[in-house]
Amino acid sequence: MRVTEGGVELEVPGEQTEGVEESVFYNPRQELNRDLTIATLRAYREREDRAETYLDAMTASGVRGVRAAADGWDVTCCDVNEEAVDLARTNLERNDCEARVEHRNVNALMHEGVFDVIDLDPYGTPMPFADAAIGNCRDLLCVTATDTAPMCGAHFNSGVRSYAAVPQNTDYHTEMGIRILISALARSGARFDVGIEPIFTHATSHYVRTYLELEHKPTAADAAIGELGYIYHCEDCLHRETDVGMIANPLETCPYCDGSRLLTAGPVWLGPIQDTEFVTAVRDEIPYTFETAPEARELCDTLAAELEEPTHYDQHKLCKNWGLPANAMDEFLADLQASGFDASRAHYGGTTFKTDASVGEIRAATEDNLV
Ligand SMILES: C[S@@+](CC[C@H](N)C(=O)[O-])C[C@H]1O[C@@H](n2cnc3c(N)ncnc32)[C@H](O)[C@@H]1O
Ligand SMILES: [Zn+2]
Repeated sequence: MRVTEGGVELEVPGEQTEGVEESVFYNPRQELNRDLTIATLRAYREREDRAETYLDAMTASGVRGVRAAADGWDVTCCDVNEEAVDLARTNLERNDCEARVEHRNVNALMHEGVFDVIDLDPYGTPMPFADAAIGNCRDLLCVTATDTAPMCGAHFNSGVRSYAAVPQNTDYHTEMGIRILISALARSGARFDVGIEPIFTHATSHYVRTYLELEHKPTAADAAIGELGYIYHCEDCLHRETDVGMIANPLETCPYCDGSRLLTAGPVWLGPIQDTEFVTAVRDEIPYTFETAPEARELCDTLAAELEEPTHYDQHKLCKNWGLPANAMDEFLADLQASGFDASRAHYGGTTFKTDASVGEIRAATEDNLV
């Protein structure tokens, strides 16, 4: 079947069933991810004009490589699957795009040479590729992780194995996934004296995507390790607090409800997950010709306004816990702000928000209007 995406045309084996394309080599549900990747590459090149080479490390149909090559990047596409490699070659030709195409295990390829930008887009966890990628990427590492259940703590042992950290299943599970993933990448980087700085990160229920700017310097690696720490979370009242450092000091009882059902997660990344100015630049690089433009732009707007707090709340879950009805989000956030707290919506869902207020402070600031 034939697919058009971001101005390029692809041939992918598979069929359209009820209007939905189905192919092992092309996932239409990842179009938002790819549109944002192209916008990020554009914004990044505006900022760092030395960035030229792009490795589409797991190319499948070649779609990322084709789109990047059409944008002027010096592209290498790689896949371990022979059929994928043939398909990528065909799709590059179809669009008159030039790129190197490698039929390799990309870990071996990455150890042989340096790329300015590396894009890891595997099935499941990216961690088996993290060391080779961080050691051999000069500027920007783009990472997708689709193993949301392990990262969020829902498949606990798998999460511990992949990320060498303790994830916990909380009401902010997708953000737990983001912070577990970035923590593991920061620790991979540190082994090579490379510091990471997340400049753009987003999550959906199906995957996490983060873009890390790398700095090859021991002090930068130290700075990244300095952003790691622990989250202590009360399962009864949803109170949470964080502690920077590599040694955990778990709470024994909850300071808000006195309960003892406390979870400790970590080491997680507690630092910023966006560079707000960069997110705005990405937004401005999304043309309306991209199929997902309205959604992608709205996502960037929400991300740019999202507070830097390490966890978010879900208004409906808090209100349910308090036995009170939820009111409109704007009114709820306005009440928090009127009480002197910072508050913003969050991109994790329509009822999610961030604030510097504690659970007790949130309730005191909002409950008069929860009727
Ligand atoms: C999720 S797909 C990639 C999708 C593609 N990037 C896109 O945007 O449509 C994952 C691809 O990784 C490839 N892959 C898995 N292990 C690999 C390895 N060690 N080296 C290179 N490619 C690998 C698979 O063959 C598969 O084509
Ligand atoms: Zn509590």
